Amino acid sequence: MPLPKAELHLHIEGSLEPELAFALAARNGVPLPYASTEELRHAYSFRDLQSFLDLYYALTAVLRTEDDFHDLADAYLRRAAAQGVRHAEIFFDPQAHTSRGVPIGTVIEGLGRALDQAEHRHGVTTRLILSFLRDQSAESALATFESARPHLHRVHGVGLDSAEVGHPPAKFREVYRLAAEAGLHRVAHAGEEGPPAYITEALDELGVERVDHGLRCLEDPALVDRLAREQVPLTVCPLSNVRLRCVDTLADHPLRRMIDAGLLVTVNSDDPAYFGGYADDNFAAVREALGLDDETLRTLAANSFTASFLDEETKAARLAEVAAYTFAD
Ligand code: HPA
Ligand SMILES: [Zn+2]
Repeated sequence: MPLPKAELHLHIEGSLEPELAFALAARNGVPLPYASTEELRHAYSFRDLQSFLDLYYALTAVLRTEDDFHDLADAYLRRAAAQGVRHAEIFFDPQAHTSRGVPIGTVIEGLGRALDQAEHRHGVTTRLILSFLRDQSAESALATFESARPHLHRVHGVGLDSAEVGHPPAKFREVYRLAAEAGLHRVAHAGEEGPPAYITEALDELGVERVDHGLRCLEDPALVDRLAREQVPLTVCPLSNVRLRCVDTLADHPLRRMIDAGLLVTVNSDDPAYFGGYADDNFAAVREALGLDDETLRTLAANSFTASFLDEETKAARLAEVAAYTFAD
């Protein structure tokens, strides 16, 4: 049995495996510019975040109906459960779908139906985080939020993703203010490709409770001190960082330095269908590449529940499971 963990940084569209992409393309009569799943997998070689996002958005074309979104989320939850994930906080990008004419209700209700069944079917509790595309306008984010209002009972938080450089967090101050007013949690991608100043801005201007990625905080010792002091969770995604060339190799990954600096780091998969692994694959990869011992892995798993938006009672129960876990030799 894998180490129990929470996954806090997962884009549901990034869990679209080539086999499901082809099945949905056939179901919906959507042409794909690839002859086979092997040919599609060959396209998974990225120079940077943008080259990945181009393919990620192109493949969303196969997602059209409520059932498609349901099937996508159910497939992710099944795989996650097999990797020890007991709780998943799942990003979705409504603008990637509404821009293609798919109503936001189709997206949220389809995902929501899979999430409703997740605890019973897969033993995984869930939260849904609506993410704004930062390379689109502040007005588009506001319109997206307004159109989501009838479905907000299914949404626990808001996030910010897509191309980071040139799109500082402060651009989204107003929509984050409205989200806070609606009682939603707030997180944002910052410091993946963007500068450490974006991390500070996300904290101070958007009021985020967690920072997604946050790697580049290491360039600013005063910021590291602050993140450590305030125990701001950072949702680190090791395999993603290598595939998107934020770090050269896994052996160069700063995860251990981040732990040693007293940061509340968690390990996550980001876009597992594209980056070569789900949650436990990321744990195994850093254990191997960085020589992490069992107690460090246990700390990372405990951090994932501590940093989650679970209620305190469930959080305590999951932390007890982590503490009682016996590692196989
Ligand atoms: O890793 C990512 N970074 C930014 N935006 C994203 N959207 C999906 N994955 C990512
Ligand atoms: Zn991400």
